[in-house]
Amino acid sequence: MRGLYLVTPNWNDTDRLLAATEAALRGGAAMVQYRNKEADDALRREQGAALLALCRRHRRPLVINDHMDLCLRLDAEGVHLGASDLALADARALLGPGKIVGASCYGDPGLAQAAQVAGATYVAFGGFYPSLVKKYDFVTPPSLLEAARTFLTVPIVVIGGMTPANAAPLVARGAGMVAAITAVYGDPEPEEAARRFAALFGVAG
Ligand SMILES: Cc1ncc(COP(=O)(O)OP(=O)(O)O)c(N)n1
Ligand SMILES: Cc1ncsc1CCOP(=O)(O)O
Ligand SMILES: [Mg+2]
Repeated sequence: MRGLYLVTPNWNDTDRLLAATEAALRGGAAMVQYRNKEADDALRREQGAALLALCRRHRRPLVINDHMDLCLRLDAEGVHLGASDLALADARALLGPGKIVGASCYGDPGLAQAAQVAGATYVAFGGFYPSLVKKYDFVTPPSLLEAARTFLTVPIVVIGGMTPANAAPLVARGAGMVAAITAVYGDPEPEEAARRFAALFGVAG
């Protein structure tokens, strides 16, 4: 688990979503999360299935945000869960040992420790920087990463306002993956945007 972790925007135009996601995969995105907070059930199923087919063609894992039911229905590679979602231990029990269970830990090392014990595949910290997508009361300080690395064995994902420039010091401090929405989907050339993130990890897209 290393590289750009692409998270999808709230786009209801599936063709547009697929085109930009495919461009970012060509640019070297390592993993994709389907996150559309505005879709209804039918659209979520349609977009989830289409993204899974796309990711399989590119041999990249697809993780579903929030919706365990959709993950099970599609047999996607895993789920990402936050504090108000399904409990991590329940998710691990439902999915079994082979699937990805990602955990939001905000700026809280205690949550990360508990997530690791509950069977999380990776822990995500953030938001680190101002985001156009999500507002947070608490800004995660980069110094948290050094502290977290002392007890974490699972990979660390960083999220929130990521750009290749501001993510670089977080990668230097131990982040294994950088999760981004706007810096890729908001760029007129998502392939090039993804390539700039991939370069942080020495990956050529
Ligand atoms: C990689 C990654 N990190 C954090 C989040 C945020 O999850 P959550 O706190 O559950 O908030 P929503 O994304 O559901 O609004 C994430 N999705 N992915
Ligand atoms: C889902 C989520 N969780 C914390 S920040 C964030 C949004 C990330 O989007 P962007 O990369 O555009 O800031
Ligand atoms: Mg959530």
